[in-house]
Amino acid sequence: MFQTFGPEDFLSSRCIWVNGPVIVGAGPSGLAVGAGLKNQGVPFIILERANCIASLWQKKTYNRLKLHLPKKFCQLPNFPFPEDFPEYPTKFQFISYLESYAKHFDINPHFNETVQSAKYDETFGLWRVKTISTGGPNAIGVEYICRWLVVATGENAEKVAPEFEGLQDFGGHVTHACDYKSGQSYSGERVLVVGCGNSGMEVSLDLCNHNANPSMVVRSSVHVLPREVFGKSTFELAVSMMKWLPLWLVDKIMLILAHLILGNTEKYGLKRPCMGPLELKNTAGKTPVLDIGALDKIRSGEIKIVPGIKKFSRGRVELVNGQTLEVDSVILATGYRSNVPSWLKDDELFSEEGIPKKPFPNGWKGKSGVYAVGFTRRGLSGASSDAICVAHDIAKCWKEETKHKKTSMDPRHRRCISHF
Ligand SMILES: Cc1cc2nc3c(=O)[nH]c(=O)nc-3n(C[C@H](O)[C@H](O)[C@H](O)COP(=O)(O)OP(=O)(O)OC[C@H]3O[C@@H](n4cnc5c(N)ncnc54)[C@H](O)[C@@H]3O)c2cc1C
Ligand SMILES: NC(=O)C1=CN([C@@H]2O[C@H](COP(=O)(O)OP(=O)(O)OC[C@H]3O[C@@H](n4cnc5c(N)ncnc54)[C@H](OP(=O)(O)O)[C@@H]3O)[C@@H](O)[C@H]2O)C=CC1
Ligand SMILES: O=C(O)C(=O)Cc1c[nH]c2ccccc12
Repeated sequence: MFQTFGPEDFLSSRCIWVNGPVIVGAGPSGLAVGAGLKNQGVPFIILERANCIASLWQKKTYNRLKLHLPKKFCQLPNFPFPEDFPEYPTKFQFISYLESYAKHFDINPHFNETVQSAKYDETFGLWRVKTISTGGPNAIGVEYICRWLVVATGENAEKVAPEFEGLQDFGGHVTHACDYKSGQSYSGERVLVVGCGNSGMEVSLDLCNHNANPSMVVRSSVHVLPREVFGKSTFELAVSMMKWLPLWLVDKIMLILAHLILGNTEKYGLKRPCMGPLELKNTAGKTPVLDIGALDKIRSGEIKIVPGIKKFSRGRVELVNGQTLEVDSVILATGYRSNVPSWLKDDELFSEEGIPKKPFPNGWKGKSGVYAVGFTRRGLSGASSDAICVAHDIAKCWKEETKHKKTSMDPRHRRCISHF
């Protein structure tokens, strides 16, 4: 059962009433909702565990990263990219755009505040959001009370680092792709890159460009598509075709084009999944690789493809086919996961994996004033689409309830101390 709370809880010095929604996360999704609310005159606060906006982009990505979808699919609502941005902006350009976005809409998140729990109190019809400060020497807890809660913590909130037998005895440097900046410090090393998603492919490519020797683990299968087909973005082409053709047919066409342009990638050890690339993205959330040069390095043998890992030992890895490799370092490009189940007390909107149960475009709204933004498995364009719906819906309710409150003084509003 939900724990209830009385007036004494609201009166505690760490309890803050928010007149409007609390948004959790100051990434592109949280900023886009904030911008939409600003435009409609709705007050809100954003709570962010890091000390900056867009921490995924600022702190957990490598230097050579560029957006791999054309810019028109990556800009947030109501504020276009600068005209001089290239078709595929660099991560530094994207971060600078997000900084301008926050400035333009005058969005000022509360930094270094990690949300530890959020619970709905049915008696009062309010959300109770507890945070812990992460910046200073002392951990200070604050509790926010609000009518609406926007979950914008992302599909990539925590790294996935699987356990491997013997890894503790390996002795070399082991890191996750989220801590990899460049291949410079790996020059001359034999590096095992575990995972062949976009991170594994691009880290392997970057390692080659810094004279390291990567071996990339492909334990199952992967769809590799060219980033462009005859000079036009593959993604854009797929989006255009989806307007007229069923998904399975677009997938078939994608695979024929990929075969024409890239050849048979299976002969390099890159087995293709049975399901088509878009269907797999939609059903399992597995993003196809959009190739920006790794495939050439695989063809030339500069990136070696190896099968799954059996176990590690000192300076070595044993693979499932019995082969043993000597390696100096390991980079886990094994992906990310949502952290929503660790803090949101909800069994309606989100699944156990921390993504909305209802598929796109119906996963943005829950009961009791909870919303999800940026969990559509559709990257930045999905985040924008959610953000527009959420900001509009909250503004509508906020205006109605604020008007109503002025006349009726709902008891739940009277019980709280307003700090805003
Ligand atoms: C390497 C990489 C490249 C990508 N490239 C593209 C691309 O080119 N195009 C595209 O469309 N998509 C891309 N994506 C997908 C990416 O998820 C989106 O671009 C975008 O960052 C999603 O925004 P978001 O705000 O939903 O999540 P995030 O950017 O992850 O932001 C969530 C924020 O919530 C904060 N947070 C998490 N938990 C808490 C908590 N408990 N309390 C307080 N704050 C919390 C985090 O610190 C973070 O700042 C890429 C992803 C990765 C990992
Ligand atoms: N330029 C860009 O825009 C970039 C975008 N991204 C995006 O970021 C998101 C995350 O991508 P990414 O970090 O690549 O994560 P992904 O989840 O896409 O890929 C994880 C990879 O790790 C493998 N893996 C997981 N566990 C193990 C294990 N125990 N042993 C061996 N292999 C394992 C998976 O294999 P299996 O399939 O068998 O489970 C898969 O190949 C994606 O949406 C991606 O598109 C990432 C980098 C660059
Ligand atoms: O790069 C990512 O993580 C994305 O989610 C972008 C994206 C959304 N839909 C896609 C379909 C194919 C390739 C990339 C994406």
